[in-house]
Amino acid sequence: MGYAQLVIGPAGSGKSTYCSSLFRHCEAVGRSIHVVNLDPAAEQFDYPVAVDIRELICLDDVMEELGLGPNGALMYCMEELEDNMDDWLTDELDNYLDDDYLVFDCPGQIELFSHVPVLRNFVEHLKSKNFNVCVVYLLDSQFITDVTKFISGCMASLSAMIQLELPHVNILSKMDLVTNKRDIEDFLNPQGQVLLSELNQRMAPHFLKLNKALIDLVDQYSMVSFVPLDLRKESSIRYILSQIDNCIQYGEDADVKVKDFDPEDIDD
Ligand SMILES: Nc1nc2c(ncn2[C@@H]2O[C@H](COP(=O)(O)OP(=O)(O)OP(=O)(O)O)[C@@H](O)[C@H]2O)c(=O)[nH]1
Ligand SMILES: [Mg+2]
Repeated sequence: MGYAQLVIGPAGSGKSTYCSSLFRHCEAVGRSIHVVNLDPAAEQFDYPVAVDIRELICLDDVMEELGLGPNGALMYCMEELEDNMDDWLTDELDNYLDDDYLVFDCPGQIELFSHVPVLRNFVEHLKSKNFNVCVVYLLDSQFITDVTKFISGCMASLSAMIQLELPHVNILSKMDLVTNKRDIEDFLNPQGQVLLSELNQRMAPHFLKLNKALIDLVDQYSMVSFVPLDLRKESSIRYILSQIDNCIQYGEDADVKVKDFDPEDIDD
């Protein structure tokens, strides 16, 4: 059994920074993780890149050779990844052993996790290779300045949940930049009634019914809640990692192994 985090979220939400902080944290506590770059447009990395999509295909080449713009070229690259799952990707993943833990740093184009099938097929491939996969969805706390933006962030996260059908951990990133924590508290454990009255105040009266339906979706079904991430604090990274490990049953298998381990079995 392998373990994997699929790190997604809008452009600039802090995915690559999260991956490198997670890598450093794990290194410090003596835990092994491997970060995979799935962004064909990425140029710089603060983490050692275990597998790199740019070895398969590079964005600049596609833009130049096919005359595509950056977003079209990215979609082309991701389709190329999809077409090469059974050869290139399988070969790369074969380098990782049963218990390995991979973290996939994805591009930020929202269509990748809202409606095109590439990531969904990628996830199916990982599952077929016996990986337990979890989505880590990052939303930039800087954009959550009012209820309308929060709802829009929730809907994007929800579309990823529905599209990918995986255990899902939502993170509110860049908490070090939030000066007044009160502003954000409402959104960490959203209270339906509070959000609804704020939303109604902001929107024209003919949206009342829609507002109620949206808030019901977020509130009643508890589908969307966010965990704050402050990269300055080791405890914050540790907490988030424990939540994710829980989702993919990472520690549980290890426990079984420890329990099953019988020192008498070693013959030397
Ligand atoms: N202050 C602060 N800045 C951050 C944090 N995380 C990321 N940033 C900054 O936000 C910008 C975007 O961060 P990235 O990690 O590149 O974001 P990304 O989601 O990988 O971006 P794309 O791959 O382009 O979609 C960079 O300038 C980072 O330095 C954080 O926790 N705190
Ligand atoms: Mg990135």
